[in-house]
Amino acid sequence: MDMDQLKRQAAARALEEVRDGMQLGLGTGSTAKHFVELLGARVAAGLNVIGVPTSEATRADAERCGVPLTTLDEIDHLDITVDGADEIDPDLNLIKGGGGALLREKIVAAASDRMIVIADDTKWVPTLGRFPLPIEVIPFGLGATRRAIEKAFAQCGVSGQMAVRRAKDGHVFVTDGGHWILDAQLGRIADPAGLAKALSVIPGVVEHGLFIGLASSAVLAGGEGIRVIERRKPKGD
Ligand SMILES: O=C(CO)[C@H](O)[C@H](O)COP(=O)(O)O
Repeated sequence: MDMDQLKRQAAARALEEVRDGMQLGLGTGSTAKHFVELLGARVAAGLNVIGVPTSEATRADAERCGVPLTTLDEIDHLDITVDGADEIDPDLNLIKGGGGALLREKIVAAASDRMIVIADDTKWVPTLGRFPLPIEVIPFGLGATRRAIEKAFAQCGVSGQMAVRRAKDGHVFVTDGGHWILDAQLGRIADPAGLAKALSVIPGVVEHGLFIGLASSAVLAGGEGIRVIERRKPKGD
């Protein structure tokens, strides 16, 4: 079975958790796109749900698939967010942002009662850090922000190359919020919660791709079937 089929299987398993009347966060990326497509088919068959997209790309997908949309200004909470991830560790801490939507993804996940992460099982890692950590930054004063990030890395016992993300055409990648992304090749993040805290207080850092204590469960699809892993600690811990 190819990777795309595995992603679709994980999305289909998450869809089983969706009930009529739910308010849903809609993630970004190739796996989340499968979820939006499958959800659209259920909506066409009569399911009544409403979604908040985590990116302009997902908004376009949801509109194409006929999923009704709203915003976090119009509703006060979400029942479930279903989103992909770039890495998932055994505590269900995540690296996200490979698709550049980490800021809206984190806002939407934090507003949700539950976050279900869907992925093929190559995303499961013993320790986060093999995937470059995305850090969304304001372009103004980038040199100062970079130096502060490097200092935070040193304090947290990590180091590695950091580069401004570029789009395929070579131009700087600009997020939906108009910001830039630094991708940091850290290799191994021994204390993701500590690093998340250290990055969050740096002026110029808008958000980072460490999702700590946000995921409630992970649905991992692999050659041997689907594994659902529930988070042991309560949300937010
Ligand atoms: O965080 C993300 C986008 O910002 C995605 O969820 C993450 O990159 C996984 O994407 P894919 O499902 O395509 O592997």
